[in-house]
Amino acid sequence: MSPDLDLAQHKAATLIEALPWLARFHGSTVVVKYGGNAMIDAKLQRAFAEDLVFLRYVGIKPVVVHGGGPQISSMLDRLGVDSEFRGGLRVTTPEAMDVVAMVLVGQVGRELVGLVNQHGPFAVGLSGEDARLFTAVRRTATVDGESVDVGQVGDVAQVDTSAVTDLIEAGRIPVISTVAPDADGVLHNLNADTAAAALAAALSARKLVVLTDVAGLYADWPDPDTLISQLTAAELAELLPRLSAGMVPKMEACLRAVRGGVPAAHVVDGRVPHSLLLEVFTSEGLGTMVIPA
Ligand SMILES: Nc1ncnc2c1ncn2[C@@H]1O[C@H](COP(=O)(O)OP(=O)(O)O)[C@@H](O)[C@H]1O
Ligand SMILES: CC(=O)N[C@@H](CCC(=O)OP(=O)(O)O)C(=O)O
Repeated sequence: MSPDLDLAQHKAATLIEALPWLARFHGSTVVVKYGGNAMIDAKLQRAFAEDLVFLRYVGIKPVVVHGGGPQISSMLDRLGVDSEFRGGLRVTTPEAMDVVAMVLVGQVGRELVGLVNQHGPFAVGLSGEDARLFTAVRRTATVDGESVDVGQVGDVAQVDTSAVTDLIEAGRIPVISTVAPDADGVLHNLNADTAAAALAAALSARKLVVLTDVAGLYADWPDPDTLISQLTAAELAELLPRLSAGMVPKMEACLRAVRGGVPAAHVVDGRVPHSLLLEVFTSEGLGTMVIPA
């Protein structure tokens, strides 16, 4: 075979490998938590936007919930507003809340919407306030087994999916920023992993895919030989108390999604270009998968 034909055969094999996954996931909703390096590096950002558009064209319905912790921290620094994390959650004063909302809704969400829409009129940005998508309830953080007040930080008390399903039905890709009012209308800062999990469960999504800046969940971090490729919700629940800060909201989110009826939650490496496509369309999968049992 000539080298050209060889290459063509290789390309065909790659496309054909996707066939069973295309058949399985056609028409399904996939909630993607966008965060980590995939969100900071320009090349990875463009690759992520391409993946979303690819999914949309093959009949999968992506919904994006984005993070932005590093961008919020850098704006708080520039504005001279103090901020610290406790138990993986940002202590959010009313002053910090203004900055969180400004950065997530006005900057990070807009940038992703712009990147996706270079490919067509797909992405529409929403925040938790829009059409009552999320109602927050104030929560505390857990530090050394104690409950600690972290200000205007919320958990998701209620989800009204109608704005998201309207957009999906219109062929759009919802891009969601995670600030939300409580029952009294006071705006709260939601951890994006937590919000993605609540939304995946409320939408009865087929998958939750969480992009981060590490290959997946390590049983014994940072020992590279302890990457976990698959675990059940019960195994994860047992491991959770031993995990350190950054991974806690992420793995709690996977557990919440799976216990909420989502058949699989994945933590994948956002440093790998096209990690979302590779997760959905290849047999090996990527990172760590949490399944119900
Ligand atoms: N058991 C673990 N497995 C993997 N990563 C871990 C673990 N424990 C702590 N980490 C840290 O958690 C980080 C991911 O959390 P975080 O930085 O909050 O992610 P993101 O910005 O994607 O939301 C990893 O880069 C790693 O440094
Ligand atoms: C309560 C809380 O900590 N909220 C997060 C919201 C953004 C987020 O979750 O961003 P990442 O996914 O990039 O970490 C924050 O203020 O940083």
